[in-house]
Amino acid sequence: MIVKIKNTSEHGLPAYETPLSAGVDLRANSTHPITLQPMERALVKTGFFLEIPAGYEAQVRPRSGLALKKGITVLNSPGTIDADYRGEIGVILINLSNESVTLENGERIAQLVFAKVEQATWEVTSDLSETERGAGGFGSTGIK
Ligand SMILES: O=c1ccn([C@H]2C[C@H](O)[C@@H](COP(=O)(O)OP(=O)(O)OP(=O)(O)O)O2)c(=O)[nH]1
Repeated sequence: MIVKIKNTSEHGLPAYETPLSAGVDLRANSTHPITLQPMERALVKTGFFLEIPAGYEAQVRPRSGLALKKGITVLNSPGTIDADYRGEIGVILINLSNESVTLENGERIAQLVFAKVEQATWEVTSDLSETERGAGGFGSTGIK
């Protein structure tokens, strides 16, 4: 899939780190280090602008290493980048640890995964089909 990208960052293009990686890592593009106190959140800019083909979205997802080692995650995970969005890709990070965490310029803070999406056309009805599950949810099948 070809995706047009405008790179205003001081870093290279996001790259797939292994041949079958699902996501490309996004780097913080900031003139100064960003320090997040416990439970503090921030919008971190990337310097990238995309033109995603119709029928696709991009999802901003956390990096597991950053989550495990530093307690940093993507607050609105997965963030949704719409195909018609032409603004700068931003990453909303939150520090869920008990310590302040500093992220350096160029640090890999999240990953971007492209996915196909469908738009729904509503068919309004008062009569939905019956299923075995019915209205059961939220743990209705038990926890073990
Ligand atoms: O993590 C994110 C989430 C969103 N966006 C950008 C791209 C997306 O297309 C746009 C709008 O996102 P969303 O629909 O989640 O935000 P909203 O709060 O519903 O705002 P809007 O009213 O602008 O749709 O913001 C990002 O850069 N990073």
